[in-house]
Amino acid sequence: MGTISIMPWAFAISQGILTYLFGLIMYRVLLSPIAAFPGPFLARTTYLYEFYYNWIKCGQYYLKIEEMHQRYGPIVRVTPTELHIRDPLYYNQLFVTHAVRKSNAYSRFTQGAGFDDITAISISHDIHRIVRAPMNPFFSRSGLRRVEYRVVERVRKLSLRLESEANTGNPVNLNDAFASLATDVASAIFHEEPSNFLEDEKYNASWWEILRMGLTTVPLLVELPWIARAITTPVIKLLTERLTNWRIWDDKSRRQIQITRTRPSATAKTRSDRTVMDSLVQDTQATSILGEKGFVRLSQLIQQAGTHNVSQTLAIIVYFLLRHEDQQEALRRALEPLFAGDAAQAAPSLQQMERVPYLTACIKEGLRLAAGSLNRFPRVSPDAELSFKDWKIPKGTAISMTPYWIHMDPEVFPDPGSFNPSRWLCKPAKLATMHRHFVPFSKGSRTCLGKDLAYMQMYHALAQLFRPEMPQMTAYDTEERDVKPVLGLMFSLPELDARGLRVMVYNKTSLHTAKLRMKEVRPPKA
Ligand code: HEM
Repeated sequence: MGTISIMPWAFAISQGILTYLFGLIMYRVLLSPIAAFPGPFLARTTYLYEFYYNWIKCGQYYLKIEEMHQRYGPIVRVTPTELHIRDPLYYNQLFVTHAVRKSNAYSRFTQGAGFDDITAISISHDIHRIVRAPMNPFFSRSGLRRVEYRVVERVRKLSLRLESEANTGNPVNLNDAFASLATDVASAIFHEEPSNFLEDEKYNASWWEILRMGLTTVPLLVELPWIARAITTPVIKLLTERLTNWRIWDDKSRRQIQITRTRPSATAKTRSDRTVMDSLVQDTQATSILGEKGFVRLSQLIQQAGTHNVSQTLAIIVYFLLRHEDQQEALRRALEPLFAGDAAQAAPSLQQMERVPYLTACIKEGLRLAAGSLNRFPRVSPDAELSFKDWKIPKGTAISMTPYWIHMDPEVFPDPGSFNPSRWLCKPAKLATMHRHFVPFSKGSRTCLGKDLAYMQMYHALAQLFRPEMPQMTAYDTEERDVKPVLGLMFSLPELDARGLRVMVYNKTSLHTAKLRMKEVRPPKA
């Protein structure tokens, strides 16, 4: 009897769901403001298409999108609400500054990931501008010069640790070491009591693993229906609160806010140990928008944004330099004058290092290979319609582009998958073209806040690791697949079973013998 009485209800509910789905599909195909744009039926009608490639197949939607472009042309509808453009020359028209037009972020990209409310600092152009303004001077080149010593101290700590590893026979995971460096640097500009990840025996290996695995769940959270998200979000919140490193960072930020608040604002501006929190907390507009809770989460976001990219880029550069002795030697020779005579033990300044063309070339080549995000970056123009070729794109539409394909253009970067720093030592006209196709930090009003800090860390780290007196390294049981990103998630990652760049450190005298003995080192792939 019970079954019979439920039947009409079940029938009515399923009819209702089917009618809703039919209506939704019809709307997306025929009535949506972007209905006329080309793309596969599934991509135009459901987000599950992206979900399949990004979650089930783990970060592979960027490859599918490329296939779509081969079939449908340079503009493709990749989800019901998003267009993707494949035309490097359009990059500067999409990623623009405040002076050109407003650019909102696209909330779908991080919804459910725990940073929804402060996606890319803020979804809204106007709020983003207010919150970013007090931080800009701190992260500018001149602002960073005042805190360069904090970067130098941390890089020195790393190089001393590596020196102490010489001839011990213990491999060091440089991905983990660089991630620890980047976190300590970020903490040193946020906290007067900064973190000391570089002292951890294993460079916090398990912590980085947790974060990497966390990245793979983002597509699931983004796609989950709201009921499922309502269940998982508190669980994730609970987990992150239990994650010690996460909590320690948040506690440090909270303490720093209290310290900064009780300090007279006049002294805050001139202190030598000034932190980013001083800039934020003293700003009344930013304070009224974010408040203490928002500042803590923002500092967490900035730390996460900085750590992964710096570590991955440095690891790629070092990996290829260790694989190509000629390039490694070229770098060492280029660095020699910086460390000659009295300067042997000193750290050169950023300006001195920027004048070493081969060092700059190595960094750019690493950024091109490692930081050309495989995932797309979206922008939403809230007020103005945009044009692309003959197309008119309605205001409010999410439009994305993928840096990876711009960095991999063989017309601009011949043999684009290879690490070739010398390609950057070319004639000015060619260099200008390459720079137009070089977008590791994105552009416009939402360009990377930490770009100059990232360069500062990379210059100092590479100069120290390849200075003449530094013990030398050899790659240990590491292949290209251990370091090279192939998964286009929120950040790009190598395969999930990649082990990172492991190195052995040797004093110069024992290096030659060690190289002969290093049977376990696999040859580079052709
Ligand atoms: C090699 C290193 C780095 C690379 C390749 C990189 C890349 C990027 C890119 C491409 C974006 C823009 C995303 C978009 O267009 O939506 C971005 C944003 C951002 N990055 Fe970086 N980044 C690096 C290092 C850092 C560091 C060291 C920090 C700070 C400690 C940092 C903080 C940020 C922040 C806060 C944003 C959001 C900016 C905004 O929305 O206004 N990044 N980064």
